[in-house]
Amino acid sequence: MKKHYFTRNLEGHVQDMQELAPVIKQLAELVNIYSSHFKKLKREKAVMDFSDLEHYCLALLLADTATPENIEPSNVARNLQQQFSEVLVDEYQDTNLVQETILKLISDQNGAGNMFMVGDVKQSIYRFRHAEPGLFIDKYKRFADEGIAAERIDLASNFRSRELVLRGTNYIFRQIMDERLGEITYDQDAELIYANHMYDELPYQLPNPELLIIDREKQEEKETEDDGENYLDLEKAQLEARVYAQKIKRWIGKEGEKPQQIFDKTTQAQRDVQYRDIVILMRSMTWAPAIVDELKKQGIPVYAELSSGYFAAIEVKVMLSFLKAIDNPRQDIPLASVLKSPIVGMNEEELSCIRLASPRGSYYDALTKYSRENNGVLSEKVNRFFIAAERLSQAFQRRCTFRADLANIQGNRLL
Ligand SMILES: Nc1ncnc2c1ncn2[C@@H]1O[C@H](COP(=O)(O)OP(=O)(O)OP(=O)(O)O)[C@@H](O)[C@H]1O
Repeated sequence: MKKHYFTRNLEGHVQDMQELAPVIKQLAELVNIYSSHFKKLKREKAVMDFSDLEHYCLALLLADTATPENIEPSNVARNLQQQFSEVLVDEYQDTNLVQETILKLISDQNGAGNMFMVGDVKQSIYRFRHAEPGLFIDKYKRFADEGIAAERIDLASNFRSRELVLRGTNYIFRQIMDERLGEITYDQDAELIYANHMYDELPYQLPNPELLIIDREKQEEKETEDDGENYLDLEKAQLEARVYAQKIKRWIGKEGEKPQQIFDKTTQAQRDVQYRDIVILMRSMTWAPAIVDELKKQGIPVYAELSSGYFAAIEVKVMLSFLKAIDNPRQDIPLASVLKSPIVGMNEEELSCIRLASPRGSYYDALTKYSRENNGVLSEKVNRFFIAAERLSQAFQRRCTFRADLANIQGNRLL
C-alpha cells in the first residue's frame, strides 16, 4: 500500500498545496461572485429554487437573536406552535438538518411534545440532498428507552408484498446489511413481517423471488466463441436488459415453456401472464433509455416515462447550438457548446486561454482576436471552427435559396 498509494513525501504534498492555493482561492472567489449574482437575479425575477424554500422558511422562523447553539423561535414560529396541535412527519429518514430545525421551531419542544414521525432507514435515498438518516437513527435508539417520555412503535407488519417476496428480501438483507453498510443491523426488529393474508386463500402458483447474477467474464468467453461479439464492450445496461428479455420471454411462453400463471385481481381468476403485468423497477432512470432500446431490439414491447427524447440527445443539442452560433455568433453559450463539442474539441483550459485574449465583450470577439494574434494547436482548432461554420452556413444558404425558389415556383403555379 505504501508503495502504491503513499509514495510521495511530505515536502511534495506541501509543494502541491502551495501551488494549488492561489487556484483554489480564485475558484472560491468565483463561487462567491457567482452565488451573489445568482441570488440577485433570483430576487429580481422573484423566483426561488428548492433549497431557497427551506432556507427562507428557516430565516422566517428563527428569532433575530438566535444562534446555532440557541435555536430561538421568532414570533412567526411561536404563532405556528400555537396553531398546530400535532406535527406529523412522513419519510423522516430523509429529513435534513434545515428541515429538522424547522420542525423543532414549529413543534412543542417544552411541554409533552407533539411530534409524530414515521420512517424507515432502509429506505433512505436522499443523502445526495443532504438527508441525514442519523437524525432518525438517534431517535430510533433513544426512543426505545422506557425512561424517556418519547415512545418508539415498531411497525413490523408488511401489507404491501406477498410472503415469498418478503422472505426473499429478508434473506438477502439479513446477510448484507449491518450498521456499517446500511446504518442498521437487519435483525428481527428490522425484518419485514408478512401480514397481508388476502392471497393465502386463493389457489395460484406462488411467484418465487430469484437473484440473477451476471458474470461478465464468463459471458465474454462464451460469446467470443459463439459469434465473436465482445461481451466486455457491451454497456452494463445492455447486458442487464438482455437478461430481463430472456426472463420475460420465458414467462410469456416464447421459449417453448408454458406461460407463467398469475392471479388476476379483476377477474379473480388465474391466467397467463401478459407483457402489461411486468414492471421493471430501477434505482434511477440513468440506464432506462439503454434498457428500453435493448428490450425493443429483443422484440419486447416496452414503455418508460423518459425525459430524454430527440431534442435532449447530446448530438442534437450540439447541432442546435451550432445553428444558433451561425445565426448570431455573439451568443456565448451556444458558441462555447460547439467549441467544447467533438466538432472543435476544446477543453476548459483552452476556452479560458481564448477568453483571456479579450476578457470583456462577447466570447466571439475573444475568439476572432485570438485567431488573429496567435498560431499553434489552439489556433488550428479555432480555424477548424471557422471552416466548419462557414461550410454549414453555405449549406444553409443554399437550402434557403432552394426553398425560396421552390416557393416562387409554387406561387407562380398558384397564380
Ligand atoms: N392493515 C392493513 N390491512 C390491509 N392492507 C393494508 C393495511 N395497512 C396497509 N395496507 C396496504 O399495504 C400497502 C402499503 O401501505 P402503506 O403505504 O401505508 O405502507 P408504508 O409503510 O407507509 O409504505 P412506505 O414504506 O413505502 O412508506 C397499501 O397498499 C395499503 O393499502
